[in-house]
Amino acid sequence: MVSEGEAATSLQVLRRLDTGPRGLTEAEAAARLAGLGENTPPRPHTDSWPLRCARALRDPFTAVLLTLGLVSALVASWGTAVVILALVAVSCGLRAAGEHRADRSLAALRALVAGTATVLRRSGVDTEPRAREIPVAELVPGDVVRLGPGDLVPADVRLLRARGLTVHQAVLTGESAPVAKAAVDVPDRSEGGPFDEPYLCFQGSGVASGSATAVVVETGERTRFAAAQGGAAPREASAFDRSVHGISWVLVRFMLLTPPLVLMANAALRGRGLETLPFAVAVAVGLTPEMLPVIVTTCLARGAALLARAHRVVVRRLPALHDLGAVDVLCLDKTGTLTQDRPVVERALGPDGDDDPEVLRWAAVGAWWTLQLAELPAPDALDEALLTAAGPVGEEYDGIGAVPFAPERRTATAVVAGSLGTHVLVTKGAAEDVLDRCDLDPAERERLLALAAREADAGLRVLAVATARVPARTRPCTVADEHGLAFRGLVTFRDALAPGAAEALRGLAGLGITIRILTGDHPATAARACRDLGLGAVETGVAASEGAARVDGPVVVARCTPEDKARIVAGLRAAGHTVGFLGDGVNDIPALRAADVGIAPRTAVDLARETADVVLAEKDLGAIGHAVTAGRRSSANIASYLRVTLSSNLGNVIAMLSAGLLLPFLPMLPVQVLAQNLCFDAAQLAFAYDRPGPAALRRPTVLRPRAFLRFITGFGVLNAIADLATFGVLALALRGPDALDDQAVFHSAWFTENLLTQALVMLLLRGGSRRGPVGRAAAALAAVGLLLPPGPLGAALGMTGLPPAYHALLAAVLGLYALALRAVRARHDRR
Ligand SMILES: Nc1ncnc2c1ncn2[C@@H]1O[C@H](COP(=O)(O)OP(=O)(O)OP(=O)(O)O)[C@@H](O)[C@H]1O
Ligand SMILES: [Mg+2]
Repeated sequence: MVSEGEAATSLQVLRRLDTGPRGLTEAEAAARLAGLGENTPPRPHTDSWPLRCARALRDPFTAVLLTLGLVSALVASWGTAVVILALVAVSCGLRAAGEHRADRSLAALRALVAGTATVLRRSGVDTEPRAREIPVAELVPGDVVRLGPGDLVPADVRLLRARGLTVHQAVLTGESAPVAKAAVDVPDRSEGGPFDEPYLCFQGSGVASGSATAVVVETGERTRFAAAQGGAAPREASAFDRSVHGISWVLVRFMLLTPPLVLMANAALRGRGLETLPFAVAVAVGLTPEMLPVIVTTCLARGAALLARAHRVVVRRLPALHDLGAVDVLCLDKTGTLTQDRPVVERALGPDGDDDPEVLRWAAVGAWWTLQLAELPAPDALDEALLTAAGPVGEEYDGIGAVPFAPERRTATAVVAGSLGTHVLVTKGAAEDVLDRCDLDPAERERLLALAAREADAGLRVLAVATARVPARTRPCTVADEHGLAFRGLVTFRDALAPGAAEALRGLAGLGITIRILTGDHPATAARACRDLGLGAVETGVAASEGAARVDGPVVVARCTPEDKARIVAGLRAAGHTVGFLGDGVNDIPALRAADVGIAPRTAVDLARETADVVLAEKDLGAIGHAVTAGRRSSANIASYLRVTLSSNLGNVIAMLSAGLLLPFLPMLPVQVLAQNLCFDAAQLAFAYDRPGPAALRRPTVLRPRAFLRFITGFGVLNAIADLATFGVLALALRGPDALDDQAVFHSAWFTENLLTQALVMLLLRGGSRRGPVGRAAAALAAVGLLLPPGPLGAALGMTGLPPAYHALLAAVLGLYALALRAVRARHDRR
């Protein structure tokens, strides 16, 4: 692990690692790789089965079930205890299996979106080093790597040279703002821990800005990141999960209250003692939606696996799927997301608007020397386009210094040696920002801004170029030197729209999602791109304008810095929206982090991919629509399960408790309550595989705990009334009050009625088609309700066949119940 030793000078560190600033030879690197193993972080602990199961046990319902099982065992009610334990085991097993399946189908795609590192290696001892990209896994201690904006730090490294380097190390320290790092040659030990050392960067952090050359100190399982695994602060739970959690806790309290209440009521009104405890426990178990964790995991895991297979979307954090389903505002970055980010130089024009090749040449000289002096691993897209268009330029000068591009500043500057002891500053960047640094009278400035805006209106990207001749000096060039420049002209670029972007945006709007575009580019370029994307004549604002962070604000917000993007996302969230952010660049990292769901295309920089919750492995924006639908489907299924289970469980419990107090005997034996519960659980697993109706997929899904609890109380009471009415009617219509004398008949009738009403509720409380898995499960449940009591298993459970007249009456009661359910449901939906 990185330790005291690294406080040595960089030369000492290089010597200790038996390497040099020119890197290792391929042969030496291969030998080290064989000896030390691959540079892969240890597999997350969650992969092991026992741990998966242990995690499943942490669920509140499981804990309550276990407590109830323990109580049953204490009063020697072994049957109950065994059934409860079996329930827990089945639920944990199903849940772990679901997660395992999802992991497997995602693993292959994860490898597809894995990162690479730029390393300096030599083919032989005497050959010049060559910078090349290798898989991160092949790095070894002693390798010299280059880091640029958006790169993930591939191992624990010591900086040899750095320029304007800032890194995000939130994964390690939880601190969200990027920290500055520098290559201190003779470090003095600072107060804080190793993460505060400016000359060390750690695996798991990412480069926010600047560039560096560094030597790899530790790889694989010996990195700090590996040591800190599990210690990182988890992301806050999604809104949907929070709602489910809130509802769960209300229920857990109910469940814990049920047994003592039943005991006390029975003791007070019926003079019964502790012998009712098994019944009380069974009733409490009956109230539990114990399959909830299984349904949640199965829905998420299935959704993620299907997305991976059908649309090549990687959901890196399963609960993010629910957030996707709830997203009502999606913010997108323009360049690289809606456009291809493969700009091609269109024209170079002088201040008068005429063609001027000199402008292109100066811009390319600037790009070349920034690239050389900042030791960037790769040029950014605009610089690359300049170098391609201008051909080999730059070498005719001596490079002196460089301030690489940063999105907050929107300029980049290189300094080259001029004639007779002078230096030439070459600054290029966004037109407004470059013009601000030029010596110009206001009228001329306005004219040039208009010239740039005219080019941007045509959908072109525009860079302004300016130079300054200054006396030669030795101190390094800084941002402060970018002033008093002479304006040279503009270079314009064409950047084609991403294929399918227009269609994808239309699809998202059709899903009820508001689209916002947050870009660092010129307002006119952005507005034109939106028009070409079919968004119509959209309102365009700049980040500084008021209302940029409101949902009814301008559709396009241009000239956003990375922080502006994050601020707007945070503002929308604070206003109660669930916000998704789709972006690909370094300037999107803070916003990806600030959003409820961060989404990155496969072509995004490593750091953006690592920050995102969802990665689109295919260059197809349409996949987002599919991902949103998958999220809504998953949430809708969970909500249906909860609605159906809770309202019918609550109804059963109320009916059973009231009947228990009215009757001279228990309305059902504990073992029958549990058997009935097992039947319910098995049937309701169907919700994990359901296809909800189109209505559930048309709008973002939200689950409001209050409204939800009102819903289940309403339908629960209705259910209880149906139960009690059945018995009132039966008792009167069949053999008068005597019918209640035969306990076995009563228990069987109650059992059948419960299973049939549950089946009815499954069909009627859930929107959408009656067919499919839920329809089949409801049919099976009804069949069990009718066939089990007269059979041998029924006899073993203390039940018996029912008189035929009962079935006729039951049919009538069920018909009435169905009508009532429909009526109440319709009223509820209208509200
Ligand atoms: N290499 C560069 N050198 C100089 N200026 C640049 C360079 N790259 C970008 N710029 C200028 O800085 C502006 C902001 O860039 P930034 O990367 O923040 O956003 P963007 O790429 O234009 O758009 P988006 O936010 O949609 O990705 C650009 O519009 C351009 O004018
Ligand atoms: Mg971008």
